[in-house]
Amino acid sequence: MAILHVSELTKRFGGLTAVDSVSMEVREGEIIGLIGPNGAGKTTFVNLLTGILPSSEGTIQFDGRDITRLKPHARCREGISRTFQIPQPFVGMTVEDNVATAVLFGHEPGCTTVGNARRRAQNFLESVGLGGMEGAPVGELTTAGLKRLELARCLAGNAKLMLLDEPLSGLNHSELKSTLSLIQEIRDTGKTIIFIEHIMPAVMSVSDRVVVLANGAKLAEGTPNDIQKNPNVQRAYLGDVDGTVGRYAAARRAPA
Ligand SMILES: Nc1ncnc2c1ncn2[C@@H]1O[C@H](COP(=O)(O)OP(=O)(O)OP(=O)(O)O)[C@@H](O)[C@H]1O
Repeated sequence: MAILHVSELTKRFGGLTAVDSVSMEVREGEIIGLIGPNGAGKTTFVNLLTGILPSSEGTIQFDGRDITRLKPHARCREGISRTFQIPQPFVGMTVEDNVATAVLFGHEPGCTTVGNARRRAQNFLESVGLGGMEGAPVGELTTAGLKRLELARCLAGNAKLMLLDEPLSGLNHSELKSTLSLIQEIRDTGKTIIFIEHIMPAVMSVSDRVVVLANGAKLAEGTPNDIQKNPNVQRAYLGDVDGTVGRYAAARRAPA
């Protein structure tokens, strides 16, 4: 069953169309890899889904409801949460209180007091591998720790759909492997995940389907295997082998 149905979603910034009539469906429990060259419109697309940016055109249906005009906090309460490419913790707070805040805001069932929100936060921290760090100030976390904290806060919002913006950037090889396993474990608990990432082997290894954006528009959609063989996708990233370059690459080519 589709939990997310996006129809002809468009975002214009003045004369620039950052997201250009993108339509897609996401089924419950899927991991969707959202890829595309720099500037393709991936983050803008996620910002439209969360409501941080209003769309210029198009509709978004989530869990059977039209949420196109809902504010970000209302979409969060509906079960859409996200992580940020550059982690955005509350810097003056402990690791546990960062997550407890999300527990309270997300109306986790049975968590109406600070005390039980903290206890629930401990469970989320445990589940992302940050058990034992509850009392630490967030400033003590490494990059990998901050990325895991983002995941814990995302989970704590009572999320059904998690939008992960480059959760692997800045991680070393072993951190990357363990974070990928964690993302799969999270999906196995019933969450639906849209996952923006530039590290291709990682996206291809965990995604059920991959959606490719280029110049704001949807260029391709399919299984990881199909996408890797798709000549239009290869051209969008690399240009043509005869020396001419793809539309995207041409636009980005440095002037002579
Ligand atoms: N607030 C904004 N105002 C004007 N232009 C914007 C704004 N946000 C994004 N853009 C432009 O929209 C286009 C898409 O940007 P976006 O950040 O969504 O791409 P992306 O695919 O996420 O790129 P990256 O992989 O580099 O993060 C870019 O040309 C960008 O400069």
